[in-house]
Amino acid sequence: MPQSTWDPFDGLSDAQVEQLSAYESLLEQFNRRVNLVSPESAQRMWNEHIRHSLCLTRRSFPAGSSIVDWGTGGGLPAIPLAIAFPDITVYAVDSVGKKVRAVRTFARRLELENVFAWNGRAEEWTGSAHFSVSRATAPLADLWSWHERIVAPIDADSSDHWPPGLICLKGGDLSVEIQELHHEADGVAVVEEGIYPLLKNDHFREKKIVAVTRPPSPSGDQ
Ligand SMILES: C[S@@+](CC[C@H](N)C(=O)[O-])C[C@H]1O[C@@H](n2cnc3c(N)ncnc32)[C@H](O)[C@@H]1O
Repeated sequence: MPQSTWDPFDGLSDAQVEQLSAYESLLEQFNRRVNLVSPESAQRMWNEHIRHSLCLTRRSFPAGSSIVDWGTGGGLPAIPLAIAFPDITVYAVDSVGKKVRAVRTFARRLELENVFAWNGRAEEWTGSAHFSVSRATAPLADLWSWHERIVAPIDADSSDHWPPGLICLKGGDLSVEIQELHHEADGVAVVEEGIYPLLKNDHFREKKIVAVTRPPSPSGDQ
């Protein structure tokens, strides 16, 4: 297998890797009772779920900012991101109560004070956040409409940071989804980055990071 040029674990401290390892154990343990990830992929939890979620650390979120994870399931990517970025606030939203209860338990056991899990439909969440993230939950047009309803403005002008918007993990051919997004949300910009060229791991051949933003209008109106 060719060498990877980047690995999301490289930038983490030993304590953060230990926390992720404790999260992996909890996910495995709870997955026997609650369907948090598919049983087949549970064997490969570290690579397919945790490393994949950590691909969203390709860039950072500004200290003090907040992100909402739509359809968090067992806390993916919410919990890995909360561990990687202890100075942001992470809201984890899911419509299935037992998954949200599991995420609350994970946050408590991992002593993560920056994770808040909420049970209900994304369309009804009453909070707000600077960024949205998501993995394997809904088409881009839905995710974007959820994001625009709750977004709080932020200045994030450093190229080290994600541009304010929706940053999600997707797989396969996205052309129809992107077309539908443009149809629903005129003027948004979509940037796709393949994960395989970064990680050189076969599991990620079809996987992408997709960033959706709304560039400021030339007149300065939002
Ligand atoms: C395929 S799972 C992915 C879970 C997690 N993001 C992951 O990558 O493992 C999709 C999750 O989205 C949740 N979901 C789907 N539609 C939703 C909605 N409208 N509001 C809240 N949660 C939703 C489901 O309950 C489910 O837990």
